[in-house]
Amino acid sequence: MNFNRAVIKVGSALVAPDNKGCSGQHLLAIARFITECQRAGKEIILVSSGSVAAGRQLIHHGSPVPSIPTKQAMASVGQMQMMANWQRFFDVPCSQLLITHGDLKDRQRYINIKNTLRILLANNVIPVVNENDTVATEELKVGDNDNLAALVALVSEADCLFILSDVDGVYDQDPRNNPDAVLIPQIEQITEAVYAMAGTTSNPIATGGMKTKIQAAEKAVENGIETYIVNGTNSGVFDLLLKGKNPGTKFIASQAATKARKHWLKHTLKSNGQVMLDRGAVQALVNKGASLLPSGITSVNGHFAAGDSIDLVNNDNNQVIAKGICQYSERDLLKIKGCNSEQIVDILGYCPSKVIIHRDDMVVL
Ligand SMILES: Nc1ncnc2c1ncn2[C@@H]1O[C@H](COP(=O)(O)OP(=O)(O)O)[C@@H](O)[C@H]1O
Ligand SMILES: N[C@@H](CCC(=O)OP(=O)(O)O)C(=O)O
Repeated sequence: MNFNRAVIKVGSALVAPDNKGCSGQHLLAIARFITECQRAGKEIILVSSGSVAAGRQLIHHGSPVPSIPTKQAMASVGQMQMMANWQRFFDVPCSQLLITHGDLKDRQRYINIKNTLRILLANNVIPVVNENDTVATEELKVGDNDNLAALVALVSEADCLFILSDVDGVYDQDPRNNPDAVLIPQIEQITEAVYAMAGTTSNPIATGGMKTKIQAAEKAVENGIETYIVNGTNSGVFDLLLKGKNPGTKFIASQAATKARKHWLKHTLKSNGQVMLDRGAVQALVNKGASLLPSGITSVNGHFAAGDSIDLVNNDNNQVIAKGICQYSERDLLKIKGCNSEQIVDILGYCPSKVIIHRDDMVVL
């Protein structure tokens, strides 16, 4: 398996098949796959749908298409069932992250999510992400967990995305209505023609169908994240994946994930400020691959919030030596510049991060 960190998205039909609430029928093989990946030193984040499906029978609803608040109530009760269902297949702990599009768009919350995921993975916990359906009305919604999984792959800096569904991959037409549909094993470029093949879903508990999976694949491969759509109802699929084979549809990433990310940091992100660094900090960043600590900062310029990108400037010659996503606002940095990381909490009253810019969020120019 040619990846280090993967996001695995599991569709509702796998978590709660046949409209009968949560089941272990398909999760056992998925959990075994995750455990094997972890044994091989890979890091895994789960994006799991199924809270609405899991809670469907626990909330009274007259119509086959429940109202939004009814679905939100189903999700609320179903989420507990779903998490308990996942946890019973793992010896390592699972953790729950409920997030919305609004959270991912807000820079401060974005780095909070990123920091939390980083620590969970370092502690061998399996993060299980779902949309926060209670608060996610239209303007806050990602809307479907396929696109949410792609955004989670981005924020977690994954290099692979697996979308597990109840279909073998992308067909040239919806296989449910067309017995002659042909499976497409590899997609190198996501064009209009690829979208034209994709239909929606006929499953009342699912969202999106193949179209949202292709949207997710497009977001991922653009950022160097290789993407697979495979059939999670077939346990043989996981044996093939573990052997590095493609049992479904593979979307080719145009470049490596780290390269795409460095490119994004360097060229796309606009810097909103700068910090000046002493000689020791410049050495640590350039020669030792270190994260930036507050002790090496001599002064702070510009107006920026936590989560903004800033330039790192060598005090000796005024040269910009690096760029990165700052964990603190300019106001906070002015108070903690030059101090030791251990003093941050005493000075600010809180310490969201001991480093000012994490190495993974920095590009040395
Ligand atoms: N071109 C296509 N290739 C494969 N599946 C398709 C295609 N167009 C539509 N679909 C439908 O998409 C469904 C999977 O999407 P969905 O029901 O939303 O699954 P999930 O719950 O896993 O997200 C399949 O069961 C299939 O009927
Ligand atoms: N948050 C919802 C996600 C719905 C959804 O996107 O479902 P799916 O199409 O099966 O991935 C739930 O957990 O039911």
